[in-house]
Amino acid sequence: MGESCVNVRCCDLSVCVGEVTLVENVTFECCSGEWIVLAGPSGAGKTTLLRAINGLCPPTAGRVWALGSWMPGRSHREAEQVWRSTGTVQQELALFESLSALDNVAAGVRRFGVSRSEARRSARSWLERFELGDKHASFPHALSGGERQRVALARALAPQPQLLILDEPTAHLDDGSARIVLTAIKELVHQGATVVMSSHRDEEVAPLQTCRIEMEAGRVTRICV
Ligand SMILES: Nc1ncnc2c1ncn2[C@@H]1O[C@H](COP(=O)(O)OP(=O)(O)OP(=O)(O)O)[C@@H](O)[C@H]1O
Repeated sequence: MGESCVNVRCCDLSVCVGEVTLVENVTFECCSGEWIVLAGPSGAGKTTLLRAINGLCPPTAGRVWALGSWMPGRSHREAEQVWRSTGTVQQELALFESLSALDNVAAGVRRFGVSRSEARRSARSWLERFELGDKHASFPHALSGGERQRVALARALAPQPQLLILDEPTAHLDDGSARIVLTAIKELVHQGATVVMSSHRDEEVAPLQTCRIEMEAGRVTRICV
């Protein structure tokens, strides 16, 4: 694969907090159009690895490349460039509590330099797609866990980013909603997006992933392509 299509690369990446090693010597890379699934038991280091790729958790050793720049060493401008081209869903979902569902999703689209009216139009159509057509005006505190997760996913996917970093994106969803979300992610992968996500939904995700990275106690134990 040519260097230019590599969107994420981890080289001997380790993350420690004090004396505790959360992720140890992880090496892999993924290109445009690839869907990487991180699997492993609770505490294996999946969230930490996703946060390191996202630039939220600095490497203690080794380095991580995302969308054209390395960590450590990323300039403020490069960090902004990565942020602008990455859609993220964290386990905490982190919605804007003072914005409606529609405005949460529109805010995600606006980040990519789209006009306000176009962002709201796009947000409306993603909420419909995720079966939240009747929740446009609802605020996060009035949404169920599964609804909040679908709003967070709509916010991440709507701008059709080059890179998606998703931590347990279907954790709160029933099977039907999970299918809808996974189909939407699949379409973005077919359009050339790179997806790195953690998931415990092995059965549904296995036919979609291009690579599965199994982790245990902070280390990669197996890579299945
Ligand atoms: N800030 C921190 N300080 C110390 N230890 C931490 C910190 N954050 C996470 N850990 C520990 O690091 C390990 C990896 O955590 P991480 O959240 O990356 O695992 P995970 O595979 O995502 O788990 P889960 O599937 O439950 O989300 C766990 O043992 C966790 O307790």
